[in-house]
Amino acid sequence: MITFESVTKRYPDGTVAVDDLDLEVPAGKTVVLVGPSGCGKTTSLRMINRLVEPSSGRILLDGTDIRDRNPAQLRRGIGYVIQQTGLFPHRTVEDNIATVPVLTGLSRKKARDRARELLTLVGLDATLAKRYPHQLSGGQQQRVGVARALAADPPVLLMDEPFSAVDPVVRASLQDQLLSLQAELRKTIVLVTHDIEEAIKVGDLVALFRPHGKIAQLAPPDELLASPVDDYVAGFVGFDRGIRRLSFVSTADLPLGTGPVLAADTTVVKARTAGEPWLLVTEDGTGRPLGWVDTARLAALPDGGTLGSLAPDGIGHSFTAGTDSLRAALDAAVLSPAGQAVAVDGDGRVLGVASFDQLRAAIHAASRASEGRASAGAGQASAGDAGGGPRP
Ligand SMILES: Nc1ncnc2c1ncn2[C@@H]1O[C@H](COP(=O)(O)OP(=O)(O)OP(=O)(O)O)[C@@H](O)[C@H]1O
Repeated sequence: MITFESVTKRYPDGTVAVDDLDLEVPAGKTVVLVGPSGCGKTTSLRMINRLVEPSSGRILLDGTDIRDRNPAQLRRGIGYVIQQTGLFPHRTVEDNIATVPVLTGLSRKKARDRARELLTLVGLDATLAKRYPHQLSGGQQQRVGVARALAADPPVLLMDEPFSAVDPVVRASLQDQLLSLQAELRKTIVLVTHDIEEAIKVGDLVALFRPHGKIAQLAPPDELLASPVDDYVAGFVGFDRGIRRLSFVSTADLPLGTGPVLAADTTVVKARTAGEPWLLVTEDGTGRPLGWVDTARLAALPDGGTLGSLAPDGIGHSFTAGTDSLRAALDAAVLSPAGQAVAVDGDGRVLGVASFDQLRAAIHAASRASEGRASAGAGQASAGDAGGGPRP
């Protein structure tokens, strides 16, 4: 755990970059520092590995004041990833990654073996090991930067705008990579970004800074979206936060109807009795969705015909109940010709459908639950709340 206790940083020219900061970064969690340019994010981060020294207050790492630690030794337990990667241009990828393990006494051979393992861990092909940094794309260089920071297996990782130098597609994939790495490694991560979407995606907790180094709100992402403490936070979090926070709400308890779900071998005469405006036709045997049929089309068909003889309308997309979020379910309903979201299980078999009314009820229930959580916590985040939500 990293603890800031009343930490202030005043630079020699009088600039107060961080003002009386109290912050707890729970062990094994990702805390994102986000805010406008110049609000003190980088200064706060660099005080953790003593690249910047506080003017007052103290920072504890697992209960020990970091001033009592030798800076070089402290930094060996703290991986550091920066936007410009900081890779050594004249060293190969594997030697870049192996730098710290060699410094700490590992043989060059073992350190290179470890470097290759780490390349795979960060999603790169081990054949890149012999290349030089300039022979890699920007996204690949960033991944090497992460691999290098992980090389000595530090419990703490500091990341300063680690993904901002790459295009949005690469950036999204680096963020996904970080999430899966973190699910496996459970490092204590402090990540700085100016991008609120990135903060919401990768943070267990988000610390949103005001200008001049004060935290406006510290909360799990869904709470930040649902209950911003003031207009500054609401403005920074941005438009459509109501929809965006549905990414954090599970569909596990969403009620599903099965009335309109009929197999392709259902006869037309039976289908007419369903009393539904739209029918979801499923594949015989597999139970997978084939598409929606407007019931009005049944009038023109012989009684003995089957639903499978009709070319159905597409379903847009389905959602996996319990795995996908309420946002995905809502999107599925919006795209469906029937205005109903098709829920499937992990094998793609239809479990039922959710109407707009059912979705609206679930959204209201989620809002009430989150208001309850926010008022119980009075805006204070707890480590136990953080992380592990549904797939957006
Ligand atoms: N060495 C320095 N000397 C004087 N002022 C500094 C120094 N480093 C940073 N500052 C100032 O401290 C304030 C906070 O800077 P910091 O880099 O921590 O902000 P930031 O939130 O990370 O900004 P950005 O998103 O633009 O990187 C700014 O006003 C900056 O100009």
